[in-house]
Amino acid sequence: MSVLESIKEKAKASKRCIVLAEGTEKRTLKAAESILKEGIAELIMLGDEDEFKKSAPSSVLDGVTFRDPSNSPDTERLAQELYELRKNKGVTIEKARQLVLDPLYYGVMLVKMGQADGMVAGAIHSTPDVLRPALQIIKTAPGIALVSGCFLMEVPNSSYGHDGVFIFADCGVNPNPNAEELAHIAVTSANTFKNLVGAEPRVAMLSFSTKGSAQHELVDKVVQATQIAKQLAPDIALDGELQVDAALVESVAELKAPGSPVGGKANVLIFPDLQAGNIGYKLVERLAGATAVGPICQGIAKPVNDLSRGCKPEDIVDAVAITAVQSM
Ligand SMILES: CC(C)(COP(=O)(O)OP(=O)(O)OC[C@H]1O[C@@H](n2cnc3c(N)ncnc32)[C@H](O)[C@@H]1OP(=O)(O)O)[C@@H](O)C(=O)NCCC(=O)NCCS
Ligand SMILES: CC(=O)OP(=O)(O)O
Repeated sequence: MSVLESIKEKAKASKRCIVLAEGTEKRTLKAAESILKEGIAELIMLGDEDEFKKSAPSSVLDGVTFRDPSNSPDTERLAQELYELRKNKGVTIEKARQLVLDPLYYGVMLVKMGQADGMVAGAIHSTPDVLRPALQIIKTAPGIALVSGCFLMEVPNSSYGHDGVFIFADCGVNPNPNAEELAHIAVTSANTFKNLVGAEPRVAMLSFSTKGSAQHELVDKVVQATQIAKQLAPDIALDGELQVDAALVESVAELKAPGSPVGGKANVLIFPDLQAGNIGYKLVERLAGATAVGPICQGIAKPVNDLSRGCKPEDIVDAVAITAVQSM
């Protein structure tokens, strides 16, 4: 059974309630049909009611809870709650009433208030628009300072990583993490790998240099992040700085990084910044035909996960299953 199949099985066994904030979007409706058919989660779908009645297939119309934030009995109560949560940030009650009409804010409020276990959106909204309400309202998990975005990658017919399965990070949130932030991203990503894949993470801190082969301030950041991450989590197999070929390929690792504990067998790839991470995951998805699920938010107090606007319905199904498992 593949890693994603086993995640779906776990989700089915727990029947969590997940909000799909883009409830009238075509790929989301298709995904909802599969989620209901396979019993992966219960769904609350948000959007314009007329639009939903027009576009939802009958199985979805009958099988989900639908809410239109502009016409829902709990909108005013959620606005009051949002006001209480954000008044110290200058949000007035009028502003809170306006914000909850946006399904992305309304959906995050449902999760915050415990009426849903998690939320997925991003098929038509950009990442900043999806993540801002979650970061403002749900905030980081206890003991975590930084939320980051990883992808669960399943590369077909690959023996690299964990039989082709990887976590890539940060591909979604922090544009230019400093060394300390990069170290935190590495440690959180190792935990995400352990929780979702159920195997031991081997973390590579990626660069254009391997063990001093190039000198540059960009490399220095990765070297420093590696030191900090080792101090933060001495039990994790983690090494850097490594080029991606040294991280993945045994023979290259023997040449460039002999003795490295993760060289040639890394399954968690930490990119030095968001440009590299976002480009990297899309290259592997498009050129290697990998399944790429995410950005999965790590370090957030309750699961809210993003999608790429280029996603397929199956990616939304996978993201819902992962969201359900994260909420356990
Ligand atoms: C994530 C992102 C939207 C947050 O930045 P922003 O919109 O400017 O938001 P702000 O800086 O105003 O922060 C809003 C809140 O989120 C918090 N926050 C922002 N980034 C955070 C992070 N990485 N971890 C934890 N909290 C964070 C802030 O502390 C702030 O909290 P507060 O309002 O309670 O004080 C921004 O970093 C971003 O646009 N990242 C790139 C996303 C992207 O385009 N990805 C590529 C495609 S996947
Ligand atoms: C994750 C990501 O890159 O999202 P989008 O393609 O929507 O910008």
